[in-house]
Order: sequence, then C-alpha cells, then structure tokens
Amino acid sequence: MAEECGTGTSGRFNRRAVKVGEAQRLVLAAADGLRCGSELVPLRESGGRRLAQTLCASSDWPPFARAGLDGYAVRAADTAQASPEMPATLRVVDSVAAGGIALAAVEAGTAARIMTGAAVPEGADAVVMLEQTAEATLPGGAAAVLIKRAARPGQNIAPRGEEFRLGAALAAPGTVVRPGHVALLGTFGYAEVPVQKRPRVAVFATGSELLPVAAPLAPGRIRDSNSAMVAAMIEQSGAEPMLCGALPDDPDAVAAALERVWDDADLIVTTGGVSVGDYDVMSDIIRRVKSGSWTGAGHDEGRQACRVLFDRVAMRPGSPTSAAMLGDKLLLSLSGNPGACFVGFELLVRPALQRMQGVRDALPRAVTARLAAAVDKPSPHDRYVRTRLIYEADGRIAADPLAFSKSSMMASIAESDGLAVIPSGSLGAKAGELVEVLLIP
Ligand SMILES: Nc1nc2c(c(=O)[nH]1)N[C@H]1C(S)=C(S)[C@@H](COP(=O)(O)OP(=O)(O)OC[C@H]3O[C@@H](n4cnc5c(N)ncnc54)[C@H](O)[C@@H]3O)O[C@H]1N2
Ligand code: MOO
Ligand SMILES: [Mg+2]
Repeated sequence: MAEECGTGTSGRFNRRAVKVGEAQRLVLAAADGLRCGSELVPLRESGGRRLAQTLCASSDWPPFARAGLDGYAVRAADTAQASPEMPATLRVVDSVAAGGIALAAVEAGTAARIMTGAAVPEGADAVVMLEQTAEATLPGGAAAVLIKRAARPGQNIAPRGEEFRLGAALAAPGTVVRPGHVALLGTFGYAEVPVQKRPRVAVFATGSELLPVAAPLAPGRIRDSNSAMVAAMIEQSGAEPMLCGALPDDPDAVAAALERVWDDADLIVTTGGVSVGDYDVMSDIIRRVKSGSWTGAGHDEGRQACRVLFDRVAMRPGSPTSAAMLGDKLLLSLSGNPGACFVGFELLVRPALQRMQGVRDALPRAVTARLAAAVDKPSPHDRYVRTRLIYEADGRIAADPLAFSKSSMMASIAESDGLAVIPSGSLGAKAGELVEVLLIP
C-alpha cells in the first residue's frame, strides 16, 4: 500500500533529524498563527481555563472601611486614658450589622456597636473587640459601653482599598484560573469571564493492527491505547480532543480522514506510522507533502498548500516524529510506540497547545536533579528518560529512572513525573550525576 502513495520508496530514508529545540521553535512559530480567539464563560465554569485578557479590580477593595471583628467603633482619642480600673465610658449611639449603615456618626464621647464586616461609621477610627468592653447604663437610662484599654487609631479596621485599588491588575492574559482567581473575579463582579477558546484537536491513531478499546484481543492485534492517552493529555493541556478512531494503513484513507475534520479542528495529532516501514502511512503523507500535494486531484487549493516542518527529531524515544503545515492546519505526527508518543506529546504537542492559548512560556519547566540510578544506555540523540522525582529532606531533588522505559513500553508512563534529559554522545549517565529533568504535569 505504501508504494501506491506516489513517491515509492525514494526519500523514505532521506530524513534529516532536527534538534529538539529547533523542532520546538518550528512548532511554536506555527502555533502562534493558530490562536483560537476568546469567549465569555460563566464565572462558575471559568476554573482551569486561561484568561484571554488582563482583568482589573472594578472598585477599591475593600470598597469601604470595615470592622475586622465584633465590637465597638470608637474614637481612639476618647480611650487614651482608659484602664481596667478607670474605663472610658462612651454613650452607644447605634448598632451596625454587616450590610447595614450607621445612622449616627460617632462623635466625641460616643461609640457604635459594630459587627465584623460592617462599614465603620463616620467619626470612628478604631474598633475595640467585645471581649475588652462591658455594657453599662448612663444616669437617665441611655446605653453605654465601658472601654478598659486605650485603642490605637486604625485598630481592627480594614481601610478602603487596603488590598486593591480601582483598576489594579488581578491577573495577566494566559493565567490559568485557580479557585483564588475565581474568588477575586466574583468579588469584582465578573459574572462572565473572558477566557481563551479551547483549541479543538483531532486525534487519529493509524495502524491496521489496532482494535477499539472495547474489543476482545485477537491474534496479532492490540487495542488502540494511544488515542485515549493523547486525548487525556490534550484535556490536561486545556484543549478539547476530538477522537477520530483508528485509520487503516492506507494513505488515501488517511488523507480523506484529515480532510473530513478540516473545518472543525484547530490542530491534528496522529499516532503511529511515522517510521520507515512498508505500512508507515503517515510517512507516506509526509512524503506527499514534500512533493507538494497530499490531497489528490480535485481538492481545495488552500488545503493543498503544504510544507513539512520536520520529519525526524534528534531525540529518543520518538525520533521519527514529524510535523507539517497542511494549508493553515498544523499536523503533528507522533510515533506509535506508546512511550515515544507520550514523550513526543510532552515536548511538542503540549507546548503548541499552550502557545495556542496565549502562553508565552510554553516549553516544559525543568529542574536539576541527581540521578538515583545509572542510565547506561548510550544514544546518538538526547534521551528523555521517564523518571520519578523524589523531593529529599535537604531540599535536593533526586530523579529515579523507571523500569520498563523502552519506547514500546507503557508501564513507566503512568508513574513518571519527569523526563530526565541524558545528553547524546555520552555513554549514558552515572548514578549521582546532575541532570536536567523536564517536569510532567
Ligand atoms: N528499520 C527501522 N525501524 C524502525 C525505526 C527505524 O529508524 N528504522 N524506528 C523505530 C522507532 S525509533 C520507532 S519510535 C518506531 C516508530 O514507529 P511508528 O511511529 O511507525 O509506529 P507504528 O509502526 O505504527 O507502531 C509502532 C508500535 O506501536 C504500536 N502502536 C501503534 N499505534 C498504537 C496505538 N494507537 N496504541 C497502542 N500501540 C500502538 C504498534 O502496534 C507497534 O508495536 O519504529 C521503529 N522502527
Ligand atoms: O525513537 Mo523510537 O521512539 O526510540 O523508539
Ligand atoms: Mg512503523
């Protein structure tokens, strides 16, 4: 079937590996042109989304000077000489609950009973907690309060604008909305929140050996686990997966399937079929792109315009990972081997999705860690080894390379929270060596 794709075997082995950093630069530059725009969502649905613009305080916060506890609003000067033996006696002119407004100002010799969160009445400059007061009655029957200790001006009052001034920035574009942001946005009246639209990502597995997850195993066949894994990673990146199932090893069927999702997808991710084998169908598509046309005759010209970004990356696992622009769509073709598919996603797809959501700093974050065990496999390319990070008591980090970490293996994927970068050319790395570890969310 691969021979029918138009280019035969010529060019099959003619693939120049680009460095990982170069592949990331190419993908991020492409993703910059794939911004998905913004939308308004109700505040309660904004958690986990990325802000589309800087959001600002719509008032001072707090919006009025308010009591920090239950007590009496007083003029500090009236209490300057107060002591347990000689308390200051103040006439109580009002009682203010949170949400209420005092009808009377606090003038010399008076106080207002006040509850936590209530607006401090005019004239008062301190609040004395209930526990430091006693109720009394003045000759003539008016209510009074005894203050047993001098109050400091400003005590137990949150002044207007203490936390935020009107117009202060609350969060920058690209910020992931966390529960604390939701609280701020609610406080400032953002019933709807402008967030980045979720990129829609079409996911195709390729390989005639693949069975749906629900199917029983059959001789020589395996279930398509990459689609579900990639969909989970897409969701974790704030985007929306469109699962398109498994495609047979037939380039025309693949081209037709890519065209079917064209209008709905912002990005297309495929897994499998990128190496040099007879049935490696995505390599056929990439070779068609190289030769200038991937759709076949009679198709939309805009879709035909196409360009290969790279068809090999200097990394292990995932060296055959390929990328192309098909018209204005970005195609990222990951290896079929689950370990390589996972690493390819972390290094290339997640950064692309972040950038499409307005994140400048889209590449994986890295820490320096000490290898807990040797990785003694030499490699012509930088090797990204699935590891478990151990945060030690002295603040140092150890990286424990996981077993069953071959490209074709899955057991280590679930357990890994980092990719230790073992530089190319070496004999690997010894236990105790310091290495860079890319963090996996
Ligand atoms: N002669 C050479 N052979 C291979 C080379 C090479 O350079 N020369 N590269 C090897 C490397 S490195 C990798 S990585 C793989 C890449 O393979 P493909 O991306 O072409 O993937 P497939 O051939 O389709 O499948 C490989 C493997 O993964 C299984 N697979 C595929 N899709 C899924 C899926 N959706 N869910 C679970 N498992 C999947 C598939 O059955 C195969 O076992 O090529 C090496 N070969
Ligand atoms: O580069 Mo492949 O992904 O090692 O197995
Ligand atoms: Mg293959």
